[in-house]
Amino acid sequence: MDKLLIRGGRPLAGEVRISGAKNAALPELCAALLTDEPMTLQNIPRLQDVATMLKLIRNMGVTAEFRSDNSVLIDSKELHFPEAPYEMVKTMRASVLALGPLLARFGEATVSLPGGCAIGSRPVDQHIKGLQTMGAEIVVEHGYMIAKLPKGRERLKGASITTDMITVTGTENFMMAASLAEGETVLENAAQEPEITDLGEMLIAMGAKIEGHGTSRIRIQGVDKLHGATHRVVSDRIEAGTFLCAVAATGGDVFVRDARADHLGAVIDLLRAAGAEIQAVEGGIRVRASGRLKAQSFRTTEYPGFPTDMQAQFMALNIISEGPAEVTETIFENRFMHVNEMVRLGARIQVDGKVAVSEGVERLSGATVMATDLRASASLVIAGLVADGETLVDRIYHLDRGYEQMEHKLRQLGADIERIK
Ligand SMILES: CC(=O)N[C@H]1[C@@H](OP(=O)(O)OP(=O)(O)OC[C@H]2O[C@@H](n3ccc(=O)[nH]c3=O)[C@H](O)[C@@H]2O)O[C@H](CO)[C@@H](O)[C@@H]1O
Ligand SMILES: C=C(OP(=O)(O)O)C(=O)O
Repeated sequence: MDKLLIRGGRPLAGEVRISGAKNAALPELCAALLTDEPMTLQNIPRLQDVATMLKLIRNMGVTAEFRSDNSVLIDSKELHFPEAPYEMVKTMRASVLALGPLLARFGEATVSLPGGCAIGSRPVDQHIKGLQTMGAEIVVEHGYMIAKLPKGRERLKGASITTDMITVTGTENFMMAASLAEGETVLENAAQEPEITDLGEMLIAMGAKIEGHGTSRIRIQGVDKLHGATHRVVSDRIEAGTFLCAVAATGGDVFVRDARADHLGAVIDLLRAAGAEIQAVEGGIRVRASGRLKAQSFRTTEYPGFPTDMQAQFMALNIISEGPAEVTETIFENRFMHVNEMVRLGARIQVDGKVAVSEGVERLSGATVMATDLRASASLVIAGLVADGETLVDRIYHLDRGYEQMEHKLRQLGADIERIK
């Protein structure tokens, strides 16, 4: 199992380029299944999750060519197996995104239930309920969601869907399904993340009729057929935010190319309040920091609030900043797995339910720590970059799910970090 060995204490300087967003690329690879014409997706990050998604759609009979320029050419004309087997779904929850497109185009889909993961139980009841409202018959048997259209029906039907909570992949499944449904679909309480907007733009380029993506109310007029198109995946705001926090923690001066300040409002506000200098400049964000920053309290909420996917990385900054901070995680019930590992590095943190209270310390001391999930891994890398001595981050297969060449990018900025096989 690969590990990362970090010798902390170096400030970061120079330039780093942000990759395409994992959380846009995954739904968009699924959206390509909505047409029998060739699709080109550009700026696809080389991540383990993308490899898993490509394996999943190839297994359905789709041709997908990953080119050296990070574009993927997809041809799903010959798709003959509209299924997502457990073996592939178990390592990546986002496989549930195959459900909406398969059902909409083929009138049937069999997708394994994803199950929970380290950060929470993560049910998909809203996905099922919403698609049922659109006329699908869905049974859950032997761990699979088996979905089809009733006899005599050829298409899903437009519907008004209001989910019990805001769900990102749920909203994406409904947008994709509704694009090929008969009539109008209105999604209330829709997620507003930039990845939703990006998916909406891709679907529109394919001929879908969508309004309001990026707001809490999305209207979709179904069309008979979608066509091939080329779409560039939006840059990854969570990867960008991770580098901003890393620089704020280590000190230094970095130009984060392709980072979108307009997608990082809540994170940037908090970094500025902590004392980091953040400038939106042409083509990216410049971040500068020196000395000890001030710890910041925050709560995670849906976009445009502070993202749960940045909670662990900001906590890594808090634990070495001055003063106390209270972090409230409102999206997932078990997303503090990094806390105990940070404590092993010398952090002072106490967790009580949804709230983690830290008191900043002046130094962390390197140790072996275990990554438990994707963003926890990133937070431990940040902590390792500031800790005295050597930090060994174990189980970085979690990190590889969602960060493209993180250690290369950090090394380019002057970090002392290496992958140990
Ligand atoms: C591939 C992808 O884009 N993943 C992101 C997506 O995950 P994902 O789309 O899985 O997260 P959701 O927005 O659906 O989850 C929000 C909350 O709703 C609950 N819920 C959701 C659906 C459902 O049917 N029933 C239910 O109870 C979840 O357990 C969670 O507590 O949004 C999360 C919240 O911003 C991010 O952390 C993930 O990185
Ligand atoms: C939780 C995440 O991803 P996923 O929904 O794919 O597990 C994440 O990107 O932080």
